[in-house]
Amino acid sequence: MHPHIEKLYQSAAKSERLIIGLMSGTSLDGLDVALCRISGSGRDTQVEVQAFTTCAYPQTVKDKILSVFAKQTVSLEYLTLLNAWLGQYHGELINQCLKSWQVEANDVDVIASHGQTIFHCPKHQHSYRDFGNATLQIGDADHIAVTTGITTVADFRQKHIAAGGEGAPLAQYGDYYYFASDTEHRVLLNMGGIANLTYLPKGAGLEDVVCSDLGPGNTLMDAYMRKHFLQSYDENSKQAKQGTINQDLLERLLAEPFFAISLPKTTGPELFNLMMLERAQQDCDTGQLSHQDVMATLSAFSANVIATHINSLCDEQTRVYCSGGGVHNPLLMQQIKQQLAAHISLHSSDRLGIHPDAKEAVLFAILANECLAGKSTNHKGQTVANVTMGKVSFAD
Ligand SMILES: Nc1ncnc2c1ncn2[C@@H]1O[C@H](COP(=O)(O)OP(=O)(O)OP(=O)(O)O)[C@@H](O)[C@H]1O
Ligand SMILES: CC(=O)N[C@H]1[C@@H]2OC[C@@H](O2)[C@@H](O)[C@@H]1O[C@H](C)C(=O)O
Repeated sequence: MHPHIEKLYQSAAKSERLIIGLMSGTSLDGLDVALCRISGSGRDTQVEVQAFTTCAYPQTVKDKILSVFAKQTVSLEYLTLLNAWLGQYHGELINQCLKSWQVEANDVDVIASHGQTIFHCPKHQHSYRDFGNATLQIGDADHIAVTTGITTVADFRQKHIAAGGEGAPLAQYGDYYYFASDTEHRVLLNMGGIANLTYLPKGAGLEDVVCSDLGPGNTLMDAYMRKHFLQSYDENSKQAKQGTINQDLLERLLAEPFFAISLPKTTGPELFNLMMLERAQQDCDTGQLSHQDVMATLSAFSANVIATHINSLCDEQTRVYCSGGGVHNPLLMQQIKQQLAAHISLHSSDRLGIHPDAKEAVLFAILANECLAGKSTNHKGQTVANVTMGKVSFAD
């Protein structure tokens, strides 16, 4: 047996594994790195997050990714180079984390790498009749494995598509394994660039779980801030709080056909971008609004989409556990709270043991754990069967 396969086999057979989960999301703020001790699998999964860091991307890195991110046309040469470079860069960031955490690479069983989504293309979002769902994440995993010396499991989304899904949200699996409850109805709400939720009715099986993207979380607000304020995001809602919600623009944004598609569905900044906003402003003649009014309206737009979906799913007492950078946006949180029905309460995912900033990185650690140690099951989820996701890259 090849020593790498033997080591992987031993990791899979252990009672607990040390897994580094990585997430670099659509907000392009940085690489989230979560060192997780995981035991069990499936509904028996136990996770202890031993360390968590967001390695903030310097502007030069953001610019590299932004030059290809969600673009219809890019230089293939640049994309090819970026794929390799980003893998190596992520590997170097992990090495820095290991050093500061004083953890030996040899003690880590595997890295679970999401990679950087550069284009997400569900069928409902493109017009090529011959093609189905597709999504592309870059940051090559062989480069991560070679740079760190740690076996890396990556590219989780392709199997989900091959098995009939849209490649997202994969939160369905981690949320069900880790957060499902027999005593309360729960919603796990993540507000990153895109907002998504997992609805876990009390005592649910995987087939009862509803998991879907909802629409924009922060992506439109971030893009608007980048363009008009030269800032990555609206820190503590400073700009949006000074504006007034414009009802005409809000209604026009809510008329986007994506919202007429039933759950589950996925989306991204390929749809929710500044071009969409410009079209909406033209259609309802609100092009002269102040930047603050636009920001207030975009925040209300995200909040309305989020709260409306939660209200329509949850007709009994339900707790919503929030994660993602949106939890740090006070106006967004206040607007959501105001619109939720009285029987629905908002909490941080911290209450269930996972820090809101770490949740998605932990999700990929859980998926890698399933890839190694999960039992084969035949549950049917909303979109696809519970498939084993991830591809394995060895260090040498
Ligand atoms: N103090 C703050 N005030 C306002 N907004 C904030 C604050 N901190 C973070 N955010 C928002 O959170 C975003 C980052 O969220 P997060 O890291 O969850 O996104 P992501 O994981 O990249 O996205 P996705 O989950 O869609 O892939 C920032 O771009 C910003 O919009
Ligand atoms: C294609 C892609 O990268 N999608 C992300 C994105 O960020 C949030 C939302 O859109 C979600 O569908 C997904 O990530 C999470 C981790 C998921 O798959 O559950």
